[in-house]
Amino acid sequence: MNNLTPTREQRTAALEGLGCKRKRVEDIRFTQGKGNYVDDLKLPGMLHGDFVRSPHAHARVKSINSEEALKVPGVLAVITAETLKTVNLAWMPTLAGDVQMVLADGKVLFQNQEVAFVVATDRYAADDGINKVVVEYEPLPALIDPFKAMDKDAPVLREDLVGKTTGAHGPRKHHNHIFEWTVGDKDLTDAAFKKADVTIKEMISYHRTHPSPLETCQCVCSFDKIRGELTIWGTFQAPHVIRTVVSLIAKLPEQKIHVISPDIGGGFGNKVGAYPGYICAAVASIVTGKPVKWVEDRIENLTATSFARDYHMTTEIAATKDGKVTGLRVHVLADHGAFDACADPSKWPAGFFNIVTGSYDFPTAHLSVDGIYTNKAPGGVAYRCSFRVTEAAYCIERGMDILAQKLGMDPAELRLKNFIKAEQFPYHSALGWEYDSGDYHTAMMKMMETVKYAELRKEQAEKRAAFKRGETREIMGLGVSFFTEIVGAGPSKNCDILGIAMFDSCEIRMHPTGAGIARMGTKSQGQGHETTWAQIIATEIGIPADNIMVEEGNTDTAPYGLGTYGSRSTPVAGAAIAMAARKIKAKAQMIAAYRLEVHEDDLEWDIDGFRVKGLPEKTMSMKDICWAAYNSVPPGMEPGLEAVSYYDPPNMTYPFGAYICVMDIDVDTGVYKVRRFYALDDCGTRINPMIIEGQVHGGLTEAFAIAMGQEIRYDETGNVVTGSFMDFFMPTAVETPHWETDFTVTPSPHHPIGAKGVGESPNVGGVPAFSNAVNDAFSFLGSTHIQMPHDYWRNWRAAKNLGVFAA
Ligand code: PCD
Ligand SMILES: [Cu+]
Repeated sequence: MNNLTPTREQRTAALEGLGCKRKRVEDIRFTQGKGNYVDDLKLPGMLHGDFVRSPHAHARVKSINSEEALKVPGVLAVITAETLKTVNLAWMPTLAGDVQMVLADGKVLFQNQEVAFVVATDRYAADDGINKVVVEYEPLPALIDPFKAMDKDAPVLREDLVGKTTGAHGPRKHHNHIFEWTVGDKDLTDAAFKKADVTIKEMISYHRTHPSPLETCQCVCSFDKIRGELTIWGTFQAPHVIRTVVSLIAKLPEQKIHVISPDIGGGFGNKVGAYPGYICAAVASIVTGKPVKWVEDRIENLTATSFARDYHMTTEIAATKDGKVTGLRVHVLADHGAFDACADPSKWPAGFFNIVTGSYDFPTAHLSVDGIYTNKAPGGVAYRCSFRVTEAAYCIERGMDILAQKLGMDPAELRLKNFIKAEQFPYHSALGWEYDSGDYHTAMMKMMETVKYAELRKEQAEKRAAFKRGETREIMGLGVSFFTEIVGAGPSKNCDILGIAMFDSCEIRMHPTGAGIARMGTKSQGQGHETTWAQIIATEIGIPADNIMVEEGNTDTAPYGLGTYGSRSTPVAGAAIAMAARKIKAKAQMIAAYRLEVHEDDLEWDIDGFRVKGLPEKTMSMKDICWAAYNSVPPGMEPGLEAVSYYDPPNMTYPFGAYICVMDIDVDTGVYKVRRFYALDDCGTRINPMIIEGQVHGGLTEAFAIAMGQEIRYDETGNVVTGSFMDFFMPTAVETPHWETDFTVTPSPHHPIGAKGVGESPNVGGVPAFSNAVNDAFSFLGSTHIQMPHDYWRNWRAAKNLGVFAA
């Protein structure tokens, strides 16, 4: 071999395929300010719409007077529920099977609810118009405390539902009740509790928060009257679903709707749902015949489009005296706000919360969830967790720590004792899931050895003794968290959105010169799909990733897919990509056999092409096969080289991880310091380790934000008191701790390349690690559970309540 012939290693490296830390191709435009976001779009004659919003959390709308607003220079129209009724769009269906007002119809049910839509020649005129719209309200008592929602005398929020005793998910028990969802074996679980040596019971709340992506929700709608076509550019995580929903509710033929998601500045679940702004901009464009832009501001984003969490979880664990868990019982009070607009697969009113048995071998469990209405914003979204998984992980990981405390056992040791063992996979959980693969002990041991867990516990014991002797005012906490995620929604047998199965898709088209374009039903919001999807194709078909262009987000060109959220892109679309590539490869093999004049079975794959078995010099590269596909295919074969795959996954994937947070808290000020944070993730086969690391950094930062301060809080009259970044904790580089990342690799047995999702994992595992660290720090003073978020003030108050300031 001369030195001009590349080695096998060089040929492999040239592909930048699976496992390569390939630089993100999208960053070339992002880092130079050349991204193309919705707000960059400026169409000729484009108008701007903005909302009149309710200052009240609950009020009757007596009248809306637009007369003065219409006199404001530039204001062209004021749309109200009455206008929308003429086109039957005053209310819209939600993903959760409820209905939601697009604009206030008779009453308002949460602060900043959309009341009227002012359309003007520019944003300033629209805002001036808003100030001139006169709305007469008659305030009603607001229902804010979820625990009072089902009181006998609780105010009736949803007058449209009066007398309806069943909802989308079964019977309703009360006028503010949405659904009750139960899973598991109640009798067996009750019996386990009766027999238990030790039980714990704690009300664990996961407070309301918000994903607040850098770019808020927005769209531009343009209706072409002549063609009868509607084009919508928007910040959609699921563009195809938006097209179908618009077609169904606006009664426009689906082929005449073009939905385009351009570059998106972060989604985090916020951009899954359908919001009144989209409907109003579309209607305004149809009415005016001009393109209409709607862009949320920060306060609107935080207070009106969606929320996350707000789960109040009464958690009970039964165990033997030596620490073997024997039963889990959880009741959740789920505060869904004014309309049930939670973004979950349709059959799952509380998402996949039944993953709450976590990483532990619970012989039996029982779960019940009551969903309720309150005077708060609707639209429960995942916020970096697949459908209520972060709530479930927080519930069980806090629960295990509380149990360890009661048993006087080390929390890590309790976990090791109860883990599902490697040989138990595929594992059937007591609440109905089939975990595909895992090796929890190995991951946990690696974490404990890397951070020298035993030494940390020793140091903590010494510090506690010193604290008790009055020698220090600092306490130390070790927050252990071991999570199991469930991502990849999902198998058509249990996942659909409004009846559409949750498959995903990929289409690959190879061009004659050995380059190609690939399109998917997913949509990157920053995750780096343009980079990673090409890596999968590179390894599968031996074409350098640089020669594959990845395009997502245009419903006219991309095959139908259910979009990007719930870390489903890698498990579902990632599989479709590999399958489409394999179809390309199969055709390529026939072409190569024909050209090399051998039988197909005499060929074997070798990095970037086929070679004849036993004759290594007789080869045909994939690049050459691409050319041949356009001029000399075997007789009877169609020319060209393209393939499409729609992939219905046989199961979810179950990533997992072992995290630990080491924290020091000054009891006199409540100020905490994250001394160390170590995160080991197992997401099966790793496509791009650098992107994974970035995903983990981002997810941990969001977990840190949520656990340590971020909150959407209402006062008793229903005012949002954390409605801007002045009050809503958004960590910057200054507050964010240093992250140490690590991994193990346990491939998914059913995924074509063995990959599981990872984007959400750090949030799911991170929140309990932080909260357990705070709780662990205070536990020796006699507390069992302190509610999140753990900001300085709450830490100080916890210290005070535990009597450390007693003179
Ligand atoms: N094994 C593996 C896995 C994964 N990967 C990578 O990583 C990423 C991610 O992935 P996933 O996990 O599959 O996911 P997706 O689906 O793609 O995405 C989603 C997610 O993602 C995350 N991340 C992120 N990033 C950014 N930058 N931005 C954003 O926004 C975001 N978001 C967030 C969220 S929230 Mo939800 O929506 O709540 O449900 S869900 C979510 C991509 O790129 C991929 O490729 C790799 O490499 N490997
Ligand atoms: Cu979630």
